[in-house]
Amino acid sequence: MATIHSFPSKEAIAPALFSLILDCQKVAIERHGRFQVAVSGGSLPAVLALALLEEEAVTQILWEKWEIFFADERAVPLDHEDSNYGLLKAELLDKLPEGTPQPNVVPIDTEYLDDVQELADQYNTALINHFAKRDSILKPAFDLLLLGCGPDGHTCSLFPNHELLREHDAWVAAIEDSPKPPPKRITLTLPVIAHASKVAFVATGAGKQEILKKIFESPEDGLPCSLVNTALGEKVMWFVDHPAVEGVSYPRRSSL
Ligand SMILES: O=C1O[C@H](COP(=O)(O)O)[C@@H](O)[C@H](O)[C@H]1O
Repeated sequence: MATIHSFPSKEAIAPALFSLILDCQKVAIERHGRFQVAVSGGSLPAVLALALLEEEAVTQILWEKWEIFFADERAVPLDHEDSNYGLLKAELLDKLPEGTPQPNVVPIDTEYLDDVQELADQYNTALINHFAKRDSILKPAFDLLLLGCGPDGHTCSLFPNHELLREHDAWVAAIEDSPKPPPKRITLTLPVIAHASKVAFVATGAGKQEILKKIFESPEDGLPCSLVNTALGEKVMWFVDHPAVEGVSYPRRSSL
């Protein structure tokens, strides 16, 4: 069963999220010498920055061992205001103190922006190069997925009732009709998400309250976030602030 960890504010979420990240980093590096993470866009990078730009974090995070992928990405140039890469760069990567070893960040190949299927295929190839070729595995196993949850219950670019929820084969899929703009995107698929070692969702603000009620109280409706909870059970941790879960009938913890 997924767990909800609720804190008074975004700022109060940060130390708990940092602690989880540190644990996952340790396990991953001991296991295979690197830390392979995928991150969402939206409101997630700002909270991630609160967790990872603290002085304590800067000394304990082994950035040179990190490989950062995108859980979903919009088919736009990397410096476009809609780019999830651009957002992570602005919120976090550009703010790392001078001299910090750089993580290996894997953005989309913008040469293929005009053909979103090719863009997804190229990102798939990037995953093959970073996971399958090195570990001889059949599916990428991220050490940690850091995901957001949209007000409609979408996560990555997997939207409610969309046919991509039934994608069984591709690791990375193209979407050309995203209900949230921009319409053209790529996304990790449910089988890859379900293969991760750990998933951390971050959802904050009263605007997420209604959808969190649906996700946790009516999992049978199959909202994308509920599907992740169901597929991964206790490997899924939700980091939320109190306003986001007020009135949600589900056990909560106030620490890790
Ligand atoms: O479009 C997207 O939205 C979701 C949710 O964003 P949020 O601002 O409500 O947190 C995000 O997780 C995803 O990466 C992004 O492409």
